Amino acid sequence: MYLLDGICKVFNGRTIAVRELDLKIRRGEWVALIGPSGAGKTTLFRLLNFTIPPTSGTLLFDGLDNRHLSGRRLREVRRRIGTIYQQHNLVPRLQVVHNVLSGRLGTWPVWQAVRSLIRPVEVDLAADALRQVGIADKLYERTETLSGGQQQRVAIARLLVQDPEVILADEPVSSVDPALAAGIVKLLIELSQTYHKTLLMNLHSVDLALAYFPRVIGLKDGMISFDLPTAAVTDEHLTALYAGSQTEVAGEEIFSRAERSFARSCQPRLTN
Ligand SMILES: Nc1ncnc2c1ncn2[C@@H]1O[C@H](COP(=O)(O)OP(=O)(O)OP(=O)(O)O)[C@@H](O)[C@H]1O
Repeated sequence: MYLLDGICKVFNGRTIAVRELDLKIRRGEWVALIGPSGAGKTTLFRLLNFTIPPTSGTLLFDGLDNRHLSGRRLREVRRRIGTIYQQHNLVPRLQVVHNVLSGRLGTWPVWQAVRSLIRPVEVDLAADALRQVGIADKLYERTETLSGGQQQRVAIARLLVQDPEVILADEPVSSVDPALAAGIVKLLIELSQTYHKTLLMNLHSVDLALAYFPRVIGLKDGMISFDLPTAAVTDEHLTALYAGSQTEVAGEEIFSRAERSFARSCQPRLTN
């Protein structure tokens, strides 16, 4: 599904977020990504959903090289990838039905999108998605009246309606009560299993990663620290992953001479 070879992402010519990363994700896999703050997890997800281009290296999605994707072809690829974020990205004042159906916007013509805002079309689709995430009764509620966990379920229902091949869940439970977090992780795994989706989840909780995923990748300083079947992950791996990762002095990032020279070696191909 994904093949990454020597991927680098450097921001502003100096902040190396991802460095020389090689990675293979097979179709239908469920993979958890863990690592300290600033390790490059979100940047990696933004590369994987084609929001930002790599500075250098090769990124293949289902055999398609990102260097050859632009315009309509890029939009088509993006539609095949659904991302769910910590902050839900829902419109709070809209009824739940509209937020769920926004998952269809990539496939609707503009006139249908506008019409649906006045009188929702494909309501059955939204209702079915809400039933699958366990909040069927919320269809016509105003989204802002729902709890954080319920809003995350609305975001998952929107994903179901979008029906992507890959789900990238970027810290989907960070703003949810810890007691509800496991339920949401489980739900995403169950839906991925039922609908044969590839699932990548970026998690702050090591416990959730180890409890629910067969493969865990530890990312540190933009590099893969380990990439293992869950049963092979030891305390030593985890200690090494989180040890001494803070590289900030009075809010200033340490930028050594070696890092500067590495940043230069990642030849920018595109801006961003
Ligand atoms: N748009 C950007 N412009 C400049 N620097 C950026 C940008 N996005 C990320 N970075 C930097 O890239 C590095 C990796 O950030 P990223 O958000 O990917 O880490 P993360 O592992 O997701 O962290 P967290 O767990 O705290 O969300 C950090 O040093 C960050 O400041």
